[in-house]
Amino acid sequence: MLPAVVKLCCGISYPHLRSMSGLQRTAVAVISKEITQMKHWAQIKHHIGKPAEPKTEVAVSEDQLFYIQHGKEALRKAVSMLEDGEGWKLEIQENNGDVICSKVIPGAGKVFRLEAVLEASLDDLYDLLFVRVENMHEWNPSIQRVKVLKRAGPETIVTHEVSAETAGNLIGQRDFLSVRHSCKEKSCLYLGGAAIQLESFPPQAGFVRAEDGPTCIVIKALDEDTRKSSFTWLLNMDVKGWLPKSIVNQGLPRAQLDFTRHLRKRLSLR
Ligand SMILES: CC(C)CCC[C@@H](C)[C@H]1CC[C@H]2[C@@H]3CC=C4C[C@@H](O)CC[C@]4(C)[C@H]3CC[C@]12C
Repeated sequence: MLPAVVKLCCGISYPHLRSMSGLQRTAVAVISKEITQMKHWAQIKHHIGKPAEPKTEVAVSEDQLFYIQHGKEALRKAVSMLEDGEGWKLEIQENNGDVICSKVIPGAGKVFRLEAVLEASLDDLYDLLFVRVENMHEWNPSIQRVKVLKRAGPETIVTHEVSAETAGNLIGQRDFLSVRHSCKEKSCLYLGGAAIQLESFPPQAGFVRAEDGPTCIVIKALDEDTRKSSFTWLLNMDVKGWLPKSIVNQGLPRAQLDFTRHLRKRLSLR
């Protein structure tokens, strides 16, 4: 716009400029220099300001959006596996009421569903299982380490997890790289997850990297006053490595019972 206006002005003023003399000519020269400088500044501002900001913003949010989408999708798939109540086979029934069932789901293989009732509120469980996920090894000897590698908003994290050498000792130590997504509603909490691959975090020498399929924990408040919650955990894990199926199918529900036992113990300490 500015150059066009300048050109127009020049055109109109050309005959007058030719007949100008002395001071008038100097004044016109100064004004035209000012205009050129203004144009120059506008270009610099445009360069350092606008284009740089959107570029970095887009790069960050695209990356985060990918994890959020991946986590949401995993949670959605896992919850839909739980929603189909048909065809579950009883595996273990504990005296304390904990029940584990299994089901073979096309595409996912054998998955395990643990159902338990915990003496805890949604907030307590959200805090222990999501907010302070890195402290899990302090109360759960099956876990050697959980490290949050990335945060994509308040609900989604990328974690590296290492099980303890003694955990599920039938199966042996594993490490996991997962996206974990949480969704907290008034009386229900969903924790979903699935394995992901990161170039910056390839499988490490000496570790067998297991993969969490779409998996989730659904926690429902049973009673606000007594702080009781129902705890449903869909374990959908490919433990990788060379192991007979019978060993894996014994080890996984065992690991679920151990996890729940340690969680109860931690909750009783409050
Ligand atoms: C059987 C062998 C191979 C593994 C035994 C340990 C298993 C049961 C451990 C290792 C890492 C653990 C996970 C680490 C992190 C989270 C995220 C949290 O928000 C819910 C629990 C959850 C999903 C844990 C569930 C139990 C877990 C999968």
